[in-house]
Amino acid sequence: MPSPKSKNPVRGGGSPVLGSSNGRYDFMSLTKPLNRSSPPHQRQGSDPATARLRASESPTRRRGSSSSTGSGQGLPEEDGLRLNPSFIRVALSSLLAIDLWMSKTMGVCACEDSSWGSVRPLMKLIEISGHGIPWLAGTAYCLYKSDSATGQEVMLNLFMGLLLDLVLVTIVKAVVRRRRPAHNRMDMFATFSVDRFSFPSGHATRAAMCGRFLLAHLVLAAPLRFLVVLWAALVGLSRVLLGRHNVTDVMFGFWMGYVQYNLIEMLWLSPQTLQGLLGQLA
Ligand SMILES: CC(C)=CCC/C(C)=C/COP(=O)(O)O
Repeated sequence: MPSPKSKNPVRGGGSPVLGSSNGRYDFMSLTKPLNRSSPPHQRQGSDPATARLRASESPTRRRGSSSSTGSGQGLPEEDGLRLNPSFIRVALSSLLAIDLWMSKTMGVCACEDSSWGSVRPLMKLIEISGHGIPWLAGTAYCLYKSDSATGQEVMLNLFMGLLLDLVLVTIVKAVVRRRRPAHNRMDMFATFSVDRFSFPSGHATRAAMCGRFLLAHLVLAAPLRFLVVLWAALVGLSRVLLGRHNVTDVMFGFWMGYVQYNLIEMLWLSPQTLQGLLGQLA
């Protein structure tokens, strides 16, 4: 049995850079923790040859001169730091590519002649059910028609929550300024300036926030509770199927709306508080 050493090309007098157990060459892991029990020259990552391999892997090194790798010196500290950001950048770019690919693939109702074009009218109906205007108008109407203090209190806080949602979504959209998917046909009704931006999905934030609100204050029967959750999920799904948003816009929107409900609970306005506020304004 030939010595493993004789089969492996050894570079720079260090331990073999390539491992070979069954005659197949494969790179020794550069990420394994140092094996303190083995003699220093066999430790991965600490010998000049492995350091050279790691240096040659470094994107910044590939572009630079090879002189530093010729000396077999270990990586200077800052090189290690430069590798981490490039790894993070690669990971984020990959996630973005997956996001765009999934969103494009799922945009099957983006227009009438899309693969699921016949479902588009139903998705548009779901889109309207999650629009800010019907929710604001409906809540204001219920607040006006309510004849109990509790009902008025609940409707008032839902109305304030809807306004809070609009403000926060507008701010985030205006800051992030992510364009909507290229396959989107911007035929939504009653949009305003920042609605040309995609991140986050205002429908998703509203669906999550109102869904939690309804479950906490207005809907008790189990079948109805299930329908509320189903409605919220369909609103989010419709955003991607219609091509209005990328998947990450909707996922972040759900999270943001879920958290917004916590804000509503924290800032809950009782009728007394509101009367006091209105009294001060008068
Ligand atoms: C005009 C009012 C009161 C609300 C705007 C509602 C709207 C068009 C939000 C955008 O939702 P997406 O970000 O999900 O497309």
